Order: sequence, then C-alpha cells, then structure tokens
Amino acid sequence: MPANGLTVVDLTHAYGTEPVLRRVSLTVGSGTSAALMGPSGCGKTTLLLAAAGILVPEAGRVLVAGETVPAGSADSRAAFRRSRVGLVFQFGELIAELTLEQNVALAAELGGVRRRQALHDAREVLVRVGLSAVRGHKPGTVSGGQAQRAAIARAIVHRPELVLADEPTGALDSANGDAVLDLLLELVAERGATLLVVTHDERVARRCDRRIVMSDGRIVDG
Ligand SMILES: Nc1ncnc2c1ncn2[C@@H]1O[C@H](COP(=O)(O)OP(=O)(O)OP(=O)(O)O)[C@@H](O)[C@H]1O
Repeated sequence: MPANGLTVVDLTHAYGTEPVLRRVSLTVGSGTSAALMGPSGCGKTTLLLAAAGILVPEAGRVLVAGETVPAGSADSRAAFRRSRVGLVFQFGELIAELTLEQNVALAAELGGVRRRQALHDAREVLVRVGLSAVRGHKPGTVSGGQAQRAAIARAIVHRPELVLADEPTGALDSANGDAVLDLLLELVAERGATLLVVTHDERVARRCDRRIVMSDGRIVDG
C-alpha cells in the first residue's frame, strides 16, 4: 500500500468523561477508497472530524499525504484543511445565499486561489459534475441530487489529497446516490486521492476498495 494517503495513529478522544475513540490506528493509501462503518454512536464522525483537523483529539495524530494535521490554532487547522482536505456531509451544507458557482468558487478562494482563477476552477468542476446549466442557481432551487453534486464540486475544486465524506448519499435516492459515489471514486482513480466515506449503506461499502468497521471507539475489522 502507498505510504501516503491517510494515516491515523493511536487516535484517542473523549467528550467529557465518555471515551469515543480508543487508540484508533488505520491507513488508507492514496488512490484507494475505504468505507467506514459501524453502529450509530461508535465514533465514526468523531474520527472524520479529527482527520479533518476540525476536532483536536486528546491523543494520537493524523497524517494527510505524510504531513501531520496541525493540532494548534483553529486558523492553522482551517488553512491545512482548506488546502489538503475535501469534506462532504449528508446534506451538502452549501451556503443558501450564494449560487452553486459562488459556493464552489468560495471554497477555491479559501484554499488560496485568486478570485478569477477560483471562478474558472469552479466552472470547470461544475461541468465535470454535470451542473454547468444550473451553476447560477441557488442551492434551494435545485434538486437534492444536484445540490449534493455541487457539494462534491466544492469539496474537490482545490484538488485535495484526502476526501472525507460523512453519509454523502444518505439523503439521496439510489440513482443520485450512485452518481455522487461515481464522482468520488473517479477522483480517487484519476487523481490518486484518498477517500474515506462514513456510510451505513451496503451498496456504498461494496464499491469501495475496502471497509473499516468500528465498534465502541475501536476498529474491529479492516
Ligand atoms: N459534541 C459532542 N459532545 C458530546 N458527545 C458527543 C459529541 N459528538 C458526539 N458525541 C457522542 O460521541 C459518540 C460518538 O459519536 P459519533 O457522532 O462520532 O458517532 P457515529 O458513529 O458517527 O454515529 P452515527 O452513525 O449515528 O452518525 C456518541 O455517543 C455521541 O453521542
């Protein structure tokens, strides 16, 4: 397995006194995908948030493409995330007041690209996800499947090495869910990105290269 990608070492976290991650270690190589599964409350989202540098874990560390996710200020963690990581959540979570194109361009700008280039990149990636015809629409005026594809566009516009997705198909019907997963897996195949996708959906898990199963804060399989 390639050394790069995502490496999690002895990740440990508790909310208050309740342990949620108990020395979790895993590696997902670049150019590969893994489904993160397990019962509700076992710590999947917490692991994802730590991998994204949104949550600072009590102990352990995370490396993205060989570089340690900073555990310092919120600004330094956000800068790392905006340049190296793409995040997709269940409900897209686009900014309602902005058009799809503006949503995507904003993510590129936050990743350090100038506005003109950000708009160019946004248009290109929106073509890629099949949304050029509705790029000027606001999220509330497009379908759920289109909004989620725009969320994927926003997550990948800065060409992240790591894409973390939390139930990205959970709110979609199977055709739209398949389309969203197709896009994520293409990114892995074409750009050598690493994909970790939290899912309860067996169909999603089957299409990933491997599955990692958690239970009560530990990896029990994978
Ligand atoms: N911000 C928080 N403060 C306190 N407890 C939390 C917080 N976030 C999550 N928890 C608790 O930590 C545990 C793990 O939550 P987490 O969201 O990581 O689980 P999950 O496996 O993603 O669950 P699901 O499949 O339902 O999304 C749960 O018991 C949850 O209630």
